[in-house]
Amino acid sequence: MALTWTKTRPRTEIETAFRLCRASLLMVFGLSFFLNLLALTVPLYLLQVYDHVLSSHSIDTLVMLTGIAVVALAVNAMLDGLRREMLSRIGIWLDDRIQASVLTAAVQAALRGEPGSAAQAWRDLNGLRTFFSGNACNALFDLPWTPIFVLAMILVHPLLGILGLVASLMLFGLALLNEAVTRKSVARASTAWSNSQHRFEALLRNVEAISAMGMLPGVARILHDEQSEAKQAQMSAGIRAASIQSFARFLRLLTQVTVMAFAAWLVIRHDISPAAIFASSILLGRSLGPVEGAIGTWKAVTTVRLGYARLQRLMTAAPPNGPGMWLPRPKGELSLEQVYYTPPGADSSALRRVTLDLKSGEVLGVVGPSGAGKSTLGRLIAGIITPSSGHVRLDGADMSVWMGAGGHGHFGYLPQDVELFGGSVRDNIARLQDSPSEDVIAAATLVGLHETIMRLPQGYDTDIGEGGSRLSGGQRQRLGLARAFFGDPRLVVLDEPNASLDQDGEDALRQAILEMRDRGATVVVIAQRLGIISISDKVLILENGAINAFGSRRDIAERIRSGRTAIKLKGPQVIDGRKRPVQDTKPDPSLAERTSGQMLSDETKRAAS
Ligand SMILES: Nc1ncnc2c1ncn2[C@@H]1O[C@H](COP(=O)(O)OP(=O)(O)OP(=O)(O)O)[C@@H](O)[C@H]1O
Repeated sequence: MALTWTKTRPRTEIETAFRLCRASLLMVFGLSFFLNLLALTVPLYLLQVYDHVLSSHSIDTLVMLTGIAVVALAVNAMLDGLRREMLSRIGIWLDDRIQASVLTAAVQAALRGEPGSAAQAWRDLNGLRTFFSGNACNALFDLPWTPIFVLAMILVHPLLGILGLVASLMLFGLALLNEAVTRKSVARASTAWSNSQHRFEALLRNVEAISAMGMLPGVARILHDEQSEAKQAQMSAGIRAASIQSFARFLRLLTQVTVMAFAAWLVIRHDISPAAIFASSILLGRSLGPVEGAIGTWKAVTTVRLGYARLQRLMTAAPPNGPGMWLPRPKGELSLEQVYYTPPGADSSALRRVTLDLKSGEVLGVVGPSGAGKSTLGRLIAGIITPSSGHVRLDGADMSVWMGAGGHGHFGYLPQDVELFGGSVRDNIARLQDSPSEDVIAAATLVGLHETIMRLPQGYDTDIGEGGSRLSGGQRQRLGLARAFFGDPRLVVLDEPNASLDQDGEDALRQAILEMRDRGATVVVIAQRLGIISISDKVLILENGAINAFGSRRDIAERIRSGRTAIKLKGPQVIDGRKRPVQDTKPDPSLAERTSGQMLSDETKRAAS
């Protein structure tokens, strides 16, 4: 017998969560049956009073019937409250259950270059939770039980029941029609609103440039243009839904009049009691209400369904990695083998055929012109992105293995934009984890930040504001450095760590890197300002995404000096450490063009001082 293997997609967390709350949803469904059954109380009471009290004039019967009706209505109200609470709890439980996975999937999406989808995921999660506590969800559970009222009408008189049934079916048809004709517009409006929201958030991050350079009218125009599509789609969906809703309302009232007319005719023929006119009118209202309401609440249902589909897509693209096996602390031997990287959606590779090795305790300086691929290389080494082909290995294991095993504590990374979080200094250094104070202070001391922090109003507990807005550029960078060095990592990637540092800061950084090297950590320093490279053991020159030169610092300095590399870096004596970065050379125009030029102008400034 031939064995065939079919590869099934693992269930996403959102699918699992919905499966797990199936039993609770079934309970709500069952509860809704009793709720709708108890909604028969008033019409039944009406019929009973007319048939048994008015004819017998029995006060006892009236009291008894009223007592039963009051109890039934009280139970009804209790069950209604219970249903609302259950649905709210299910919404909150779902949110709790999938929040971490949504966050992971959103971060993955942002890393894939889809920040809009990432931001939308958070809103969709919120939408899912609030849907369960809203009226639309309650109405949805009433919908399947409308036949109870049609059945009750049939019991009053078959003709009235048939009328109710036909009207219910017609209204249900209208609800489906409403969904069909508005679905596309609602989806288009939802996507356009989310894009516009994302654009607005992105613009808010640049308020200083907007305010200083009078860019507000331009910003307003961009937002207006982005929103116009959303508004059009929303209007088109709104107009169609409004026409259908108006027709549905007319149909309901028409049916109500027709049913009452027929009931009156049946009373005249002595087929039913006069109370049946009112009872059937109430029953008809109860049977048509949820169906008509569905037309109004369909937009909420469509929106939450679209949100579910988006979350499902995002989670399928970022399947959760189960907690990998614990791995011992790495030695820090780094190797890149034939690494290529093409950014998502880009036509050409940002990195090509990068192969290099670093022993533990070595410092690598990465230099090269702007756009050469230095930051991309840093992100690959830090395990943030994965190579399109080739391997980045630490101690022989792929970076994804370390990340899967929760090995983030072994790594430190300082991004080019420092990326701090609103919260205390302590939280930021400790990577938002509960860690011993000594470790936090050790990291701050290592980068020479401890004294500065102690001078802040609440020391390590000072709130630095969103993105570290209450700190200076240099303080932010040093805080980012302390975070990168926190926990004594084995591999540290620093992307332009000295870009905002003054001379003292740069000296402290140099000392910190040397200290980390002495502890056996492997450090990769990306730099535009070459001064920091003078402490590296090896130097990599990147140009146009490929290796221009790689070797020991002295070897590279020698090659530059003798003109054996195609790239002409100014000041090999800075690289080989024979000269401190403070030097009196004039900037080399060829390098100034190829790099941002900042390195040389800074060094020249220092030379002048
Ligand atoms: N997400 C992306 N999508 C498209 N292209 C990208 C993306 N990220 C990087 N690139 C491209 O890859 C190349 C390398 O970028 P990278 O940021 O690594 O350069 P760099 O050497 O760090 O430059 P700089 O010194 O100016 O920071 C650039 O041409 C850039 O346009």
